Amino acid sequence: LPPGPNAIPLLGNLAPPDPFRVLGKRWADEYGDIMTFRVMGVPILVVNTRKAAAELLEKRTASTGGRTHQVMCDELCGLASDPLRTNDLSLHRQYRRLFNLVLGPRTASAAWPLQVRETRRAALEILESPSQHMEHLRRAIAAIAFELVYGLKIKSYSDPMVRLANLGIRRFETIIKPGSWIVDIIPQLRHLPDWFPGAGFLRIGKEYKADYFATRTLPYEQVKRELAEGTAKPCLAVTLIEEEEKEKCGEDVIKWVGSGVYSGGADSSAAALQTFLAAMLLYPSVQAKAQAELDNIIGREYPPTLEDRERLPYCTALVSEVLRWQPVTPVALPHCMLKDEIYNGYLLPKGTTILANVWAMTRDERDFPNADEFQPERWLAEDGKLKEDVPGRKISLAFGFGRRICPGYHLAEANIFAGAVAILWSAVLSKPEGVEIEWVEGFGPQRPKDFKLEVRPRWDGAIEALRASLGE
Ligand code: HEM
Repeated sequence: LPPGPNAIPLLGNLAPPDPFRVLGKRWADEYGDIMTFRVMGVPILVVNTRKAAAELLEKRTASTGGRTHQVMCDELCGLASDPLRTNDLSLHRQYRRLFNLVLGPRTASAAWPLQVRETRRAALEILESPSQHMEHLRRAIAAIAFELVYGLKIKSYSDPMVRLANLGIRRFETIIKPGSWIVDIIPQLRHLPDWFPGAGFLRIGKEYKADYFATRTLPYEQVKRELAEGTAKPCLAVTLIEEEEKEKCGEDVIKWVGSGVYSGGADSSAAALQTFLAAMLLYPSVQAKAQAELDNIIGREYPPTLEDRERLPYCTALVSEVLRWQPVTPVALPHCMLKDEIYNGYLLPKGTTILANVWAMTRDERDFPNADEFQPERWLAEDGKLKEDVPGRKISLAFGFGRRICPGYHLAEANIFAGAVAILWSAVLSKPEGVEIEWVEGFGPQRPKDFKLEVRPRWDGAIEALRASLGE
């Protein structure tokens, strides 16, 4: 394995590096393409550069496209068959086919009207009660996901189905963290009886497993009931159920794909929109340029739609920059070597966990000069059109690599674009004196900590125009 920063050769670091944003870049500068660090003595391969990611994670995806098996998460909490976790290659292929069927380049646009409606509503809510801007964005993303997948209209973020799904996401961050569960280090402990002193992880696993089951089953069963009664609305679950009838892929597969849209896409999309707000506060001149583009191209009568994206290169570049500047998942999701590979003279053994250092890739000055700065211009040519050759232009580095690349990236980019332009079109955002933007570090999505913002309508009548566009 390649060298790395192992202070104590045998035990190594006790936990993943935290804060990663400082260390991740330093590591890439010091060790180059690939390196190793250790958690509880277990080696983890870190892929630091885009070149190494292209070679290892993209070209050799058959060897590097696994997920590291974790007893707590996969066995005790029952997530081994989750699209994000599975190592069953034929099951994974089925998931990817179904995701592509409903959220691929030709189908994801069916969600645009819903995405536009809910993000406009969020813009309105932010204008009306700016102190809850984080919750408004999360509500919008939850409403999009639940209506898109199950045809369910979510009115509030405290809806019981949303709460259960959110609980699952919070718990996932804890059960996936390497080195946190003794049973991941000594797998035989899973055979202990659950009353055994110190075996609390067994009881936790049982409870989490039941809740995960309910999260993917309850809304699915509701759609099935509605289908039987003839009242089901068009939604991804209905399309997937029809596909199931043809292809016989099994109901469980459909349930996992359905729940994967929220579990994979909710926190991440909301985090990216929160990052967008933070960027607008920190870079008022970018905000003004985007608003000038909206005034020139769209005008003030109707807010923009997702069909307008092609006519709005500056706003499109702004979305690419949001994903690059503060990638939501700075180490993507850990991959696992499924076969031995030789790379640059090193033997990378089967079973090794791989972290893609997306953070360092997005900070690589060779690709992104002044990388710490939020500059949508880096995505634009002199004539104001989008450049095609900036790394991550087609698919952002923030969406990961190889056969594990995020299957929801069309939906995600549309969420961010729709949210960004609805807010920019209607509101002027500013940073109150003394407010600092700080970032949540850790194993979940990277996002700004809650912050205060000031907001006012861009012109008299902006609120009414937004309302009218919602038919209210
Ligand atoms: C800004 C929003 C999003 C970001 C930054 C993001 C990022 C990622 C990343 C980095 C991965 C792991 C890729 C890898 O292992 O190399 C991933 C996987 C995944 N994402 Fe997303 N994602 C977002 C939104 C979504 C949405 C909207 C969905 C809805 C379908 C989704 C569903 C998934 C699923 C199911 C996986 C697991 C894929 C697999 O293991 O094969 N994500 N995402």
